[in-house]
Amino acid sequence: MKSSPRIAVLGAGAMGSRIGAHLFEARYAVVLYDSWKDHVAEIQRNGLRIVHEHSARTLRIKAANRPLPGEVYDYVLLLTKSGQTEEALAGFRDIIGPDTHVVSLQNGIAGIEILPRYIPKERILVGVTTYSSDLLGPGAVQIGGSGITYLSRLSGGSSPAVDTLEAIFNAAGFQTVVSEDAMQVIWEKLAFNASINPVTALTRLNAGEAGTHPLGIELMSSIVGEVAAVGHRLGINVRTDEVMNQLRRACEPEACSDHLPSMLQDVLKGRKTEIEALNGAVIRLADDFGMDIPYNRALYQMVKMLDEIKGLSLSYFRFKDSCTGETSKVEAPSSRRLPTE
Ligand SMILES: NC(=O)C1=CN([C@@H]2O[C@H](COP(=O)(O)OP(=O)(O)OC[C@H]3O[C@@H](n4cnc5c(N)ncnc54)[C@H](OP(=O)(O)O)[C@@H]3O)[C@@H](O)[C@H]2O)C=CC1
Ligand SMILES: CC(C)(CO)C(=O)C(=O)O
Repeated sequence: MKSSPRIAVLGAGAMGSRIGAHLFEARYAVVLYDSWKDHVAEIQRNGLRIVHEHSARTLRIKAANRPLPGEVYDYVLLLTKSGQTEEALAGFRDIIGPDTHVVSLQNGIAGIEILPRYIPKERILVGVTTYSSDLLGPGAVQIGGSGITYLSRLSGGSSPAVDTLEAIFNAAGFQTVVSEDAMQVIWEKLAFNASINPVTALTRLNAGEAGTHPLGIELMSSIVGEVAAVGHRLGINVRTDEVMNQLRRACEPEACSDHLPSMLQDVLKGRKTEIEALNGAVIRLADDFGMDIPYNRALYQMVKMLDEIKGLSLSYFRFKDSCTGETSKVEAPSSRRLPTE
């Protein structure tokens, strides 16, 4: 193990486990912190299982569900869902020391609003990544292929801490570049996720299926256009062509076309989605500007209903017999299930 820098992943679900695993394999000292007890217990007992294409490997990586006594880190990579940010920072405040950089790689714009309330701005780094990962169950993730990660200071551009992390990520196999314009990168990823995430969550299509269907592309292009228009009102140069190119690339087989975007994974598991941090956040800004963004609003309304009325789970749909009150299970087609089911 390299003695430094010390890295903690806070929120080691699908994406946090993937990033932690690659850093660990590149021989960085990394600890996975997560509040999900069964997941942490499985990693502690049997290791973290990484499934990639037709092979799997198991990594003996350190994991804990509460701060390890006396341990603070150079980097805390924040990878909880956006809505879990405050609770995670509060529960794990002991791992953040006076020199720690907290790095949000979360989707959406909630993180950049919340973090400055807890961490001095100069120690906040932001990033976005188009790498993907699917959580198979406690202690197991399935990882996708290629992608790109952008990093920068919250105020944009590099610093020694950003440059070091860029080098670490590249050494760990994540193609990573420093971005001069943090807001552009965050908003372009916001436009990306505000389109592919709800569209797949609502249609139950995977990234490749939705992102290559002509109607899927048409719909996503309308959503991206609306998000870009709101960004432009804020003075952020959101490039719609660039976002559409990124979407096309992410939906190609070599990137991971069979990935279930994180919002689809949440809906299938009956978990709260990040719709508020994505389309919800854009709608609130559009309302302030008196702008109408109907595609985003319609998707927001539909996903919000799913958020509030649970009932679907991963492998089966439930129907409640209104006569008997009994609930019957209807198996979902096997193509709609995650591989370990
Ligand atoms: N999955 C993907 O392919 C990608 C995801 N992203 C983004 O990365 C972020 C993480 O996504 P993803 O990995 O899919 O999400 P997951 O839900 O798989 O992982 C989040 C993890 O954080 C844990 N957690 C929740 N609250 C706390 C807390 N208070 N303290 C510590 N851990 C906590 C969760 O536990 P529990 O289950 O108990 O809530 C869960 O294990 C999101 O912003 C997402 O949009 C970005 C690119 C790709
Ligand atoms: C679709 C993807 C992987 C984009 O890279 C993503 O950000 C998500 O699943 O939320």
